[in-house]
Amino acid sequence: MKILANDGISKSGIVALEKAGFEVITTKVAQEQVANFVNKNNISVILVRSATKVRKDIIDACPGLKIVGRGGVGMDNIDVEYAKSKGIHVINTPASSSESVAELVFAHLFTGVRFLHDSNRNMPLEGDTNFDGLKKAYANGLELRGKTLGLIGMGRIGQATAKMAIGLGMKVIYSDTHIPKKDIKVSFFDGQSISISLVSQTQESLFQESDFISLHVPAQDTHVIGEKELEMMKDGVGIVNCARGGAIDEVALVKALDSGKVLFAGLDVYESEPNPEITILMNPKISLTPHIGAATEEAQDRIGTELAHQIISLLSKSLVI
Ligand SMILES: O=C(O)[C@H](O)COP(=O)(O)O
Repeated sequence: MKILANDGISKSGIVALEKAGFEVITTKVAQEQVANFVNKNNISVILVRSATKVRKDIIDACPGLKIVGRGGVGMDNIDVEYAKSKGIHVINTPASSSESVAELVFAHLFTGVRFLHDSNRNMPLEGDTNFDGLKKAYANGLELRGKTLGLIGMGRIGQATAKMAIGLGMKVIYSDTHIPKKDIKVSFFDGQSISISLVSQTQESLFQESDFISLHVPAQDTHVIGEKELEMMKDGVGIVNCARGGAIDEVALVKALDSGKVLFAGLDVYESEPNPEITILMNPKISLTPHIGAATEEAQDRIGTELAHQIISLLSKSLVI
C-alpha cells in the first residue's frame, strides 16, 4: 500500500510504516494536483498537517482512498463527516503535541511581558548609541509569577498549559462548557506531585479576572474574543492565541492594542492564514509565530509514530482492505 505524506512526516513514522510494508511518499504535491497524484500513484492513505486540505472534491475524485490521517489535532482542513460517509477512516493524533503547544504559549507570554519581540527588532547596530534608550523603553517588564492566567478551553492543551502555569506560581482559572471541573496534577522531577482542583467559570468572569488569557479552542464560526469581550478585560491584559485564527477578531485586537487596553498579544494563528494582515505583521505589540505550536522534534516524532501505529492497527483489524 502506498501512503502520501503531503505535509511531511517524521523519520520515526516513516520507519514504522516502511517496516510494516508501506511505501511512504513525502513529495509535496500542490493542492490542485493532489487528486490527480493520488489516483495516478494508487495512493491508499493520505497524511496531512494543516496545509493540505482534504475536502469533498478530493474525496469524490479519489475512490481508492482508505484512510485520511491528520498529523496533529485540528481537523478543520478535512471534511471529516463526508469522508466517513464514503467509508474512509479519518484519524488524528490529539494527544501528541499538547506539551509543545503549551510551551509555545509560554514563549509568547514571556516574550510579551519582557517585550522580547520588540527588543529583538530594535537592538542597536554597531555605532548606534541608543542602548540606554532601549533599556529605558523596556524597563517596565512584568513577572508571570503570582498573576492570573485565564484559559478558554480545558482540553489536553489547556491542561498542559495549566500545569506549566501552576509550576510557575501563577493562579489558573478557566472556562469550558464541556468540562465543568478538572483536577490538574503537576508532577515534579523528584517524583512528587500536587493536584489542584479547578472549576469552570463563565467567560465573562474569566475576562474580568485574568491578567493573561490564552485560547485553547477548536476552529470557530464566530469570534470568541471580539470588541465586547475585550472591553470586559482588565486594562493591560496580555492575550495569546495558539489555537485557531478565527477565535480572535483581529481588527478589534489591533484597536485594543493601539489604545493600550491590551498590553501585548502573542499569535501563532491568524484569521487570514497563510497570509496574515499587514496590520498584524507590523504591530510592535504582537509577538508572531507562523503556526508552529506543534513544530517540535518531539511532538512530530510522537505524531509520526502514532499515525503509523493507528494505520497499522486499522489494517491488522482488517478494517481497511
Ligand atoms: O491542529 C494542530 O495540530 C496544530 O494546529 C498544528 O498544525 P500543523 O500540523 O499544521 O503544524
